[in-house]
Amino acid sequence: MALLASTSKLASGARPVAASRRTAVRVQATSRVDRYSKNDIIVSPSILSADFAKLGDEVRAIDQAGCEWVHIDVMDGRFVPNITIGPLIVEALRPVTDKVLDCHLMIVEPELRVADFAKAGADIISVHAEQSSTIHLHRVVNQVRTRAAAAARALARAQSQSQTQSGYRIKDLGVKAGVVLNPGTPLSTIEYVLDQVDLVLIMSVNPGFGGQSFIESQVAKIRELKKLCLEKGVNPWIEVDGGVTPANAWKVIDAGANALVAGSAVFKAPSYRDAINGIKASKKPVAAAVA
Ligand SMILES: O=C(CO)[C@H](O)[C@H](O)COP(=O)(O)O
Ligand SMILES: [Co+2]
Repeated sequence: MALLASTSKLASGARPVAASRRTAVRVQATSRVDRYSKNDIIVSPSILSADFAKLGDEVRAIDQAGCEWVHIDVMDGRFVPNITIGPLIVEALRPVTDKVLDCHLMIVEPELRVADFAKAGADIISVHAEQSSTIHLHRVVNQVRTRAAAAARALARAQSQSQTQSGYRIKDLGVKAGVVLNPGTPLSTIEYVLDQVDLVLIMSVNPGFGGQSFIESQVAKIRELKKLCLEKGVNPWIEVDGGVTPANAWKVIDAGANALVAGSAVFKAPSYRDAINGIKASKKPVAAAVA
């Protein structure tokens, strides 16, 4: 870990984007995502349920409460009915946390935005598989992977030329590519990109809003996905998003998921730490003894 962006400008009220442009940022040898083992359970709180009036504080709070990733729901009012976050917010949050910024793009034509999110500091960029989002799924997935490869080459060049000093900026090193399936979209849609992605995100609600109820039928889809990955000899992260709580997380963990998004279950809980730990430790309830 070489250089670290100053966050003091944030506290003094200066614009964080401008501040981070002037300052060298952390240059990493590997992706932030690679710090984590796929044998562990990752919790990625969705900031959609955070208090947007104090977003930086909310992200610091979940970071300190022990989350591994920060889930950022990007909605354009076209692919889904809601409009939320763009790359400027991702860029503003980048100096606030060193945790993985897990960007879920619920937008039309994500291919036009991948570069912006990568530049803003996203660690994972996940795009929807449905054709109402992108016509060229394979192409956009590879667009994300190409950025990662280009950034790795740039880092190698920078290191050989001792350019990792102030002013040299590599933010998109090791961007991981994810693909997302809506509850009604079959697994077969991603069969031919499964060997190209680092992460598959199974939606357990219809996308667009936080606080919805978990759709039980998606547990079987996660189990089927895990089986397909084993058959194909690939091992992407299996992430689940929507209605996940400490009470039901065990179902998706048991089915093979290792990254769990939780919005309302974390941000509406009295203790973020207890909610995150509760999701990780979620267990099937023991059946009550019959007298
Ligand atoms: O992508 C999403 C909605 O489209 C959100 O990530 C998801 O809904 C998380 O919120 P909650 O845990 O409250 O369901
Ligand atoms: Co999401």
